Amino acid sequence: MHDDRTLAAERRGLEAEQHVVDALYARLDDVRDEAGRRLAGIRREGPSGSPQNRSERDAFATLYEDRIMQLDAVEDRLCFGRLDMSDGERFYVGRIGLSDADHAPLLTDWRAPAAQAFYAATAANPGGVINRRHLTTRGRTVVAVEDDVLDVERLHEAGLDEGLAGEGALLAALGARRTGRMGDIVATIQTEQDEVIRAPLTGALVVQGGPGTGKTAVALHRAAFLMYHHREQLERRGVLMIGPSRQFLRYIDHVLPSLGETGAVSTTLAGLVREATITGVESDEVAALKGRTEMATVVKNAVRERQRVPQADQEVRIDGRTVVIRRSDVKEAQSRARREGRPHNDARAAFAKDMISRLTNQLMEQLESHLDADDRIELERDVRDSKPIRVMLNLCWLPVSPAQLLRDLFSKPHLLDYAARSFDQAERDLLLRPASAPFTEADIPLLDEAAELLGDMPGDAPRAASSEASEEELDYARSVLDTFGGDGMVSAESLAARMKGSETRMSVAERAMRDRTWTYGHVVVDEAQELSPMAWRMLLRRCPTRSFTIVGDVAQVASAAGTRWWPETMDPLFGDSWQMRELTISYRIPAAVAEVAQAFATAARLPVSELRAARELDDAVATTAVDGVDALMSTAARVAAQHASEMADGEGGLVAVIVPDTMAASARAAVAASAVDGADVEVHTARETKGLEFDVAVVVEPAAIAARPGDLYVALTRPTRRLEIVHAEALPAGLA
Ligand SMILES: Nc1ncnc2c1ncn2[C@@H]1O[C@H](COP(=O)(O)OP(=O)(O)OP(=O)(O)O)[C@@H](O)[C@H]1O
Repeated sequence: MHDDRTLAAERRGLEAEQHVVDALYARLDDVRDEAGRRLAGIRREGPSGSPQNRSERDAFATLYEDRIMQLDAVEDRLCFGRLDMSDGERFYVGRIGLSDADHAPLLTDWRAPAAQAFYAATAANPGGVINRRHLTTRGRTVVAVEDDVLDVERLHEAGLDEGLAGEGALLAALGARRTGRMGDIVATIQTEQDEVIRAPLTGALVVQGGPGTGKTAVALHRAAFLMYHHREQLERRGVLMIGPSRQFLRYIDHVLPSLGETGAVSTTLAGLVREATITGVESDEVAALKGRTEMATVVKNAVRERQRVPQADQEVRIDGRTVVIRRSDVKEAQSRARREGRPHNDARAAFAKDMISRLTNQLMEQLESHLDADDRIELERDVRDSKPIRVMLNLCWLPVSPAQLLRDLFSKPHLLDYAARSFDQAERDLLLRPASAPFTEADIPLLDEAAELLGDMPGDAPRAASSEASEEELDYARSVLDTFGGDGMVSAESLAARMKGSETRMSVAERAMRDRTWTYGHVVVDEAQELSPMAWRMLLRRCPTRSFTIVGDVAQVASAAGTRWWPETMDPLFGDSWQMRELTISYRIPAAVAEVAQAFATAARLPVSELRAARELDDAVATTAVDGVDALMSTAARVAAQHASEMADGEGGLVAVIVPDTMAASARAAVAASAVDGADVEVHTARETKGLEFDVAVVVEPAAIAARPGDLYVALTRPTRRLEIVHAEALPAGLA
């Protein structure tokens, strides 16, 4: 109950916070203006001066541009918390750290050790905090404050108990309408999540949790946390974030910038493989087979098959003389070339050189003994230019692209018999497909494995030069900083990296994406239960230090080659250096939805985790049975349109119709037919909704989606407010 006095006190509290927030934004503006002025100054100087001067200026310009981008990205909800400590200290927590012109701290970065208490303190374990205050801002205006008192007596003693407020920052955040883009949770990170976010960088951390427990959110916040605490290391090597689909990446793409980080590479597995256009689909059986680790040997054998020895010695005429391409010479030259350990396409040059030398020797032996070095060079050139010899050398060591290697492997039975000899005939028959067949998801790790063994094709663009600055370059960058001053915005490492040639002036993200052999400082994998053992090999290659954050839910697995039990996948990859944490509270789904989803998952024997919902909502689940398939889509579309139009009249929100794969087209038609102006309804197959969320999810014909139980579990757990089930067939066990 509020009386007038407490209302007035609350208003004063709000006003006081508004002053603080105004000062913070003023400082943000100053810092941004200063960076803008410096950038303008550099640009005014134009492209004059020595190449070295220009290079320095370019490097500074990019760094100021990055800094301005970072400052722009933290504008929304710059400050969201305040901590009152028992020693009388008070500080504000926000997206980035800010200090005043005299370096006195104004705002503490949420990732700094001092801010941890904001997330970790509890009444039982206050850690020196007497009150934690959440600030809600809209634009630059403070619209609400909410106090979380951890030590009432101390608070009273300190005279801070006037104007306390409490609305439930978490519940307010959870109740917000969905926009189709993920928001950050930096203001309301919960203790079990905070422990994951701040776990050490080394080794692999697996985070298992049911739907909506914040795995994606936590993974992104952890990436931002690690980049802040291990800036030097991770700025140079970058952080790789792997998501399940482009749509998912769009959904999360502004979370990291809003947390003050712009340096991560977000992509899908397919995005890591240059040549892959994935349009094909294949059966679960084939996908499972292609995901097996033994496929690495199959690809290796296929590459080895390109190093052939002719059936018999071959004679070739050069300028009226005969040389013999001997099987024994070919074998020896191949062994030597292989011993160098270079990829197939690169090693071809060593093989060819060796063979040309052997054939030149044969010519020398046939000619007079007084021939000198110059004559030898000429003879060598004759051998190299001989067309029949070139053809023979190519046949013995054929350069090949990863895509061509796989096309041949899967379309030529004799090749499969040779390369996949450890598989049985039925398995090899499964792998066989026409040479013109498009690539599939399961081909991606195989293409990458092939690229690793083959290397670049002759004539490929050279790789990006090493990004690591040498000590000398670092020293130079430090001296440049000493002379010109970097205002703390620029580190010597990043300046040195940027001053290396034009190629390396690109951001780490750009350089990493251009270079297939780039190794990252840390890799974050979302929906990690979907990855096959071959896909894991692909990621491990990209992070030899094996520093991984792996988030997923084995109960949601859809891929036949995915993980159903973490130790089975992780032990072979990480040995003792992985650990698992569990998240157990769902911040997305209301309690009634969680109950329905868990009942289904248990009946379908999915390996579900413990799951409690953070919120109870009335009327969160509704089921509509219809007569016959014809009525199915029209009913689903009508139910969806009704919700969409109600929401369009209110605060807005997202409605999705989630259907079995075979019904996507008819669902789109039905939704278009019953569309209401200004009220959008999305149509997705269950698989497409992985990782996404909507205010209302209309799940159509669960029995058909449940052909893959993990898919239905995903579909049922997408809504933040209401689950509508529309069905003609009998409901699957657990839902009935
Ligand atoms: N501490 C929190 N405060 C506010 N919102 C949160 C918190 N944790 C999670 N959420 C919200 O809960 C929703 C679900 O989070 P997220 O998508 O990260 O879950 P998930 O575990 O990855 O789910 P799924 O397994 O279904 O992909 C998101 O809207 C997220 O912003």
